[in-house]
Amino acid sequence: MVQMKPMSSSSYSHLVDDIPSTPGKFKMMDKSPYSHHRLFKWHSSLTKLTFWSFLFLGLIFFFFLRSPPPPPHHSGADPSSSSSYPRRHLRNYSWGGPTWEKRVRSSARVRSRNGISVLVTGAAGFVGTHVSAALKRRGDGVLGLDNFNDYYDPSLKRARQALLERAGVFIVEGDINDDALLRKLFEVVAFTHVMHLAAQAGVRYAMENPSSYVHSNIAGLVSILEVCKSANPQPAIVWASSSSVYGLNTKVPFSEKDRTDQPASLYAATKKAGEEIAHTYNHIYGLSLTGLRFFTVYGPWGRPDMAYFFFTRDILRGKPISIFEAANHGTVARDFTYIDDIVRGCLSALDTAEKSTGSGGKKKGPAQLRVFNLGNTSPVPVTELVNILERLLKVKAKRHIMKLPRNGDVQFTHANISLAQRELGYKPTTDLQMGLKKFVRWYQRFYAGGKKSSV
Ligand SMILES: O=C(O)[C@H]1O[C@H](OP(=O)(O)OP(=O)(O)OC[C@H]2O[C@@H](n3ccc(=O)[nH]c3=O)[C@H](O)[C@@H]2O)[C@H](O)[C@@H](O)[C@H]1O
Repeated sequence: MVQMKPMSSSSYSHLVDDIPSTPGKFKMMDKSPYSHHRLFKWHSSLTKLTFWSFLFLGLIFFFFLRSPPPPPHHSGADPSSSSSYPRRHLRNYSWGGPTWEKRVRSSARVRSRNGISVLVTGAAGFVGTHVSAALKRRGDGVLGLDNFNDYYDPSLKRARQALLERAGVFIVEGDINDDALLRKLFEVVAFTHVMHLAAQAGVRYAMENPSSYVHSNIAGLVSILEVCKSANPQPAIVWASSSSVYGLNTKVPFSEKDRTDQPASLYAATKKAGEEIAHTYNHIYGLSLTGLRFFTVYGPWGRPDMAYFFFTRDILRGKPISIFEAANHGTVARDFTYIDDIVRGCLSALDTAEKSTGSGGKKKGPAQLRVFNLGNTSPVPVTELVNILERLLKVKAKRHIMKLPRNGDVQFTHANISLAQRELGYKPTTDLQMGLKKFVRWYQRFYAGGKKSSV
């Protein structure tokens, strides 16, 4: 399949300029279009045109039938051949009715003293599942919301859903862009907090399906904030931003005060836009908003589109893996952060969130607006990640070193977490070696043992 590259207006004008002003032999010289000779020429040209059009259409049809179907989901295939990634299904969801409302209420019911009632969007996602389970464990009310899209293997999302169901968390199937559904949820439950984790993730996939980033990370965020601002009482909102907002920033470690105006991917740009949108809703409506900049989160029940996950799969299958390196053999590194540390950061952000100050869409006073780095503070080269996986899996990787593609990746990330340490008591405790050990143990059990495992 050939992907048409979008053209800038300057490249369009270049093409227009290239069309000759006198189109050669097709130029009409004859002043009388009704002459016999002219009519005959016109007729024979029309026949030729029809013939070539049919041939052309036939060829397109032939190649269409021959082209292989796209893979069922995106799971970390070679990014250079990524034009075959599928477009996501847009589905209709059914919701509502007395039984449904009863489930919603029961799942969101607070069962501990001073507990909170949280709507978790993206609850069948990696971070969403862990956060929902942790909240439920301590007696908070939790209602999940997820659209179960097929960006990556939906059966993994279903397995996470089953896990949460056993823990007493109901996940409503629906889209964050469905305003009527969101309004209904707030009608049924007076949520004190929203943990907004639903998003289109992945930095490289943004080149393949840009609109899904706008749909989920911008329109979806606005739709969540709209319902929150109108709710009475307004909930406090904690949401997932990303380390990718630092983009081409070279000052390390990345601090919340550093510039974030040079995103390297559309994903990063949509997360940065989210931070600005958060500012607006805080300013106008008094919504309490906390953005968390996650640094390459990994661990059990993780995302198959992330490198540590598909490296594990491919090493075990004896397939080559592509390891990126920067110019002049420069090291590519990430501040890999273990899921349990991230969950502690999320819960602490919820617990320290102040109340929103508005009601029914009207601001009553200034409200809290925060942004925190949640990283590990110790970047590890991707080559070292592979060394650790080789030792844990007891299999040598077939390494294929390649130049860092210019499709959204940055060379390194490194979090300064002193603000989160001070305000949230955030202190990561799991290093990459230990975290990958836990991931590999889960992976082997999950994929060998009938997809049952615990968080
Ligand atoms: O912190 C974030 O906010 C983001 O973190 C994550 O992005 P990244 O840090 O790019 O993770 P990931 O793709 O696992 O690549 C890891 C490393 O492997 C390298 N990499 C990758 C692929 C490959 O084939 N080869 C390779 O060397 C690659 O160059 C990189 O150095 C989330 O996916 C994203 O949704 C967002 O949350």
